[in-house]
Amino acid sequence: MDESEAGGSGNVREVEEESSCCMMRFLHYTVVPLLLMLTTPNFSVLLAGYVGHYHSDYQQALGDGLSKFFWTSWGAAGVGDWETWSFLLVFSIYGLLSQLVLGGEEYTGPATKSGHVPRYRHSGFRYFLLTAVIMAVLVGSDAFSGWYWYNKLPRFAGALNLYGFVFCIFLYVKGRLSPSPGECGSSGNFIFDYYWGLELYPRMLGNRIDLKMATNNRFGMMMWALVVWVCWKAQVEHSGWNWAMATSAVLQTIYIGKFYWWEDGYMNSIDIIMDRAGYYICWGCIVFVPIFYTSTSLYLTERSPDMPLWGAILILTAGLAMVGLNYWADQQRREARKTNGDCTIWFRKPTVVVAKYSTQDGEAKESLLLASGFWGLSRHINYLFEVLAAFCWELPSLFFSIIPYLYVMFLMVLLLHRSHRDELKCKQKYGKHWDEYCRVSRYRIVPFVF
Ligand SMILES: NC(=O)C1=CN([C@@H]2O[C@H](COP(=O)(O)OP(=O)(O)OC[C@H]3O[C@@H](n4cnc5c(N)ncnc54)[C@H](OP(=O)(O)O)[C@@H]3O)[C@@H](O)[C@H]2O)C=CC1
Ligand SMILES: CC(C)CCC[C@@H](C)[C@H]1CC[C@H]2C3=CC=C4C[C@@H](O)CC[C@]4(C)[C@H]3CC[C@]12C
Repeated sequence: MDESEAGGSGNVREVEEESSCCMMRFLHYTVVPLLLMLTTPNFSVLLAGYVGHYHSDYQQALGDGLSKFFWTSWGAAGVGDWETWSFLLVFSIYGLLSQLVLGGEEYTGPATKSGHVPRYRHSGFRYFLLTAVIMAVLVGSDAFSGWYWYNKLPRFAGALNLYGFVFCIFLYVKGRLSPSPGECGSSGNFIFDYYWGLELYPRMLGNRIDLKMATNNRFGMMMWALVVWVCWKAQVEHSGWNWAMATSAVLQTIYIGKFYWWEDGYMNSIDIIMDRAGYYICWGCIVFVPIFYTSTSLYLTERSPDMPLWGAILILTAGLAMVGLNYWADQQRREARKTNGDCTIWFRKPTVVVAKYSTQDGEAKESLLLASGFWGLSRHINYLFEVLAAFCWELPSLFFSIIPYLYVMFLMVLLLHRSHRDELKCKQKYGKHWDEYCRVSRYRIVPFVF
């Protein structure tokens, strides 16, 4: 009797566990990706409509109700127009060509589980400088109307959405039919595969064009800069010189310049070595970065508050310090690894944890975890400076609207989730060595707080 009861309740528990596990899988692989893929395009189009069509006036935008705002924004976006498509075509080809012709020293990313080592060239900063010069000449000339292009924002959002959608279909088909070397695999669920991607290192033209570098570095990040510069010009044409806009634009430009200077660091980061090429990363960089990451500049174009020069200098100094600290923290960790701990960090020999791990095929390896300097203060200190830098280029908007602060709010959630993912990955990879590092560096992101 007892036995059968125990057996019975055991079965019930097993069935319950299995069905809750099924629910979790369904949520993770289907519901969450679907929700994100339904909401993010709408969000980008509504934001572009709010700014470009309603001129950041919420009374006008929402006066006739949410439904009118929704359909008007989609109507204004459409599928783009011939000017936005021509620009996207030229800009994409320019970005692809930059990987072929700008040269640069070769460097490698980490080996995948199957032993594939991705190779890149140091051409990011050259690409940034070249584009900045071309754009300075173009945007700076009287013939270029920033206001005209700023008013095309809704059309631009429509074209980008279609472009991003088609590009992700292409990535999916390519992953299925002709995967590049490196990791590639399907979860068996089309929705998740489209969202997350199949290939880790998709390449084209006989390995010469890296598609993640094309979407993230050459397209998304540079488009971020272009939108900021066009908005800056449009604002000056519309209401004359303004320190709030200038401060925000200069800080974002320096941040983007830093990204290109550190491009080899980025090619070793989570986006590249863990996240596959799908909707999340590639649609994100094609649509979300140019429209959402630029929301402060979009808002400031018609809503720049007056700001005294001293205010601009103060915010600029704080913002520069945050971008510098973010770079310095990332650099400290790289330096410790490059020199195998034989370097000076904050005037001292660094404290390091020699973290042993084994690869998929059982090979024993080790990595250095820096446990002093910035990395002794918290385990994701770079995220703290990242958030503070973003806050600095948003601060010139003052506090009249939530729109310019949407990015920093999103960033906090993104980085919190990312720190969680990264901690799981490191714990799994290094086991007790990661625990040892956590004992020395006790806080996750904010020293002495969290
Ligand atoms: N604006 C935005 O939207 C975002 C910006 N960023 C920025 O991008 C940059 C890269 O960030 P991200 O890719 O998230 O992560 P990180 O560059 O911080 O990389 C995390 C990896 O670094 C290694 N590592 C962790 N701790 C140590 C240590 N103490 N010493 C040495 N190596 C360590 C581990 O990899 P290993 O396996 O090699 O040990 C870990 O998986 C940051 O500057 C961040 O602020 C990031 C996300 C979003
Ligand atoms: C639901 C999705 C649409 C969300 C898309 C998110 C992506 C757009 C972003 C996810 C991670 C982001 C980045 C990571 C690290 C970076 C380095 C930094 O120095 C510059 C910014 C960035 C490239 C950044 C860009 C957007 C993401 C890929």
